[in-house]
Amino acid sequence: MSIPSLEQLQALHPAQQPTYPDRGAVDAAVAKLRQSPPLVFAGECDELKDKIAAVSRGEAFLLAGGDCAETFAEVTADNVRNKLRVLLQMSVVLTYAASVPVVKLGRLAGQYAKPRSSDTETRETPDGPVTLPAYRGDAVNGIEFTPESRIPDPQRLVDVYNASAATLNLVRAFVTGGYADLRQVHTWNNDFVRESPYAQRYELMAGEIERALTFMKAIGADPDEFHRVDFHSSHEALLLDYEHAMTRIDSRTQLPYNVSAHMVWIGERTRQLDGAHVEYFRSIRNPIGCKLGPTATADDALALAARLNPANEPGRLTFITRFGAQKVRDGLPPLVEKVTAEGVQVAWVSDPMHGNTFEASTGYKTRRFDDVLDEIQGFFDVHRALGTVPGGMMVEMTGDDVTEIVGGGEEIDEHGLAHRYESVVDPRLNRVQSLELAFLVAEMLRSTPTG
Ligand SMILES: O=C[C@H](O)[C@H](O)COP(=O)(O)O
Ligand SMILES: C=C(OP(=O)(O)O)C(=O)O
Repeated sequence: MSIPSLEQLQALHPAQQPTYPDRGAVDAAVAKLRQSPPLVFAGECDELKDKIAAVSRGEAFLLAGGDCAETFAEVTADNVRNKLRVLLQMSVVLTYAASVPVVKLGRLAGQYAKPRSSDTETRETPDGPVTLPAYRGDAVNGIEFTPESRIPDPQRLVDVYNASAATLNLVRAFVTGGYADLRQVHTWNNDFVRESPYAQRYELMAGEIERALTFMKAIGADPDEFHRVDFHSSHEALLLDYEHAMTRIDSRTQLPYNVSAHMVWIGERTRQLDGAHVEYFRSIRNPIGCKLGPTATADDALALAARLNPANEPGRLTFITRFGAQKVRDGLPPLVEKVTAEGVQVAWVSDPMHGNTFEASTGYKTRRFDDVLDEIQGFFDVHRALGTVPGGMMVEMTGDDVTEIVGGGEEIDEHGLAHRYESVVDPRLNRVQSLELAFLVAEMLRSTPTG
């Protein structure tokens, strides 16, 4: 199918778009992006689609992770490496402890735009309350609470492209250039909080892996997979000016692909069946995700699948469910049951973050580690009961020792959040919490084989 024009999409009044003061400046940014080289290749997107098809059959587990919102300031070698390192560690834990291949997907190199509950933000100042446009991610405006900073600036769309290119370039270098070599399994644990029992547990596991690698090498088996990993990028394709400008026709197949990421997903707030986002996503050939929250019905899921994946192609569509720990056990089964009964091909992935956010007594937006864990457990329980496949998880995490989520082995409490709260929108698992989660999910995977 052909790509709808940007004007056609705009005529559908897409939700969650910035109100730019100067449309001419947006058109200039879009024109510049249309000339820019692709960040990913269509063939890589197809490879990821095949891997997600394996996930939906229970032959692999999808681990998606990264920041809630990337920022331009954090495009540094240390920051990208730290994030990648934890994802690699989580992946090794899941693979080794549960004997399942892991498909690795970063929420990175493009995750710069955020949907918001409110268009405005009000803060108390010495002169009384001040209301300004909400921060919508670095792709749109600045986090500083000043009128100038909060004006949407289309030049930021070009900055997203440049920041994504730099990040992806570094990630590609890390994953193919030796950093992701399994023989580095110990090195990834360097400078970890040594007292953490999960870092110690990881260290023991790394020792076992190293012995296994030495044995394999001794018997002459040293496959390429030990030295490099496949890693893919993803983000919420929210800003249609940017996503449309980054859509190209693949020279091999003459089909349209979004070349800003391997996988893109539709958020909970923009998945209206007749909306502009669904219309855009229908036209691209990448593997795509669609969030489903507690208001989604089984009929919504079926209608979305029919529209987004009319050919019922395996690996094309992933439903990323985010019900919240309290609702997942009641809310998810009707969807999975009906979608499965209709023979719809879909990979089911749990987002245990977005249904579990609350404001702490200290004013910080946070989540409880136990709720995150409980939602994933609920997700596994539902699939186990229905005989379907719990295909993976998507988490908001960082490689740094931030304090944004309460609980976990470090027992961060609501007062501890102030120690190092750095997220610009939603709270993320820190390094120790991410590793802890990986060990706990590996146990769930072991007791609920995906296949
Ligand atoms: O990450 C998801 C959303 O962008 C976020 O939860 C919305 O947050 P808000 O309710 O503070 O706008
Ligand atoms: C905004 C997000 O989630 P949701 O659309 O599920 O709220 C997100 O994953 O960044």
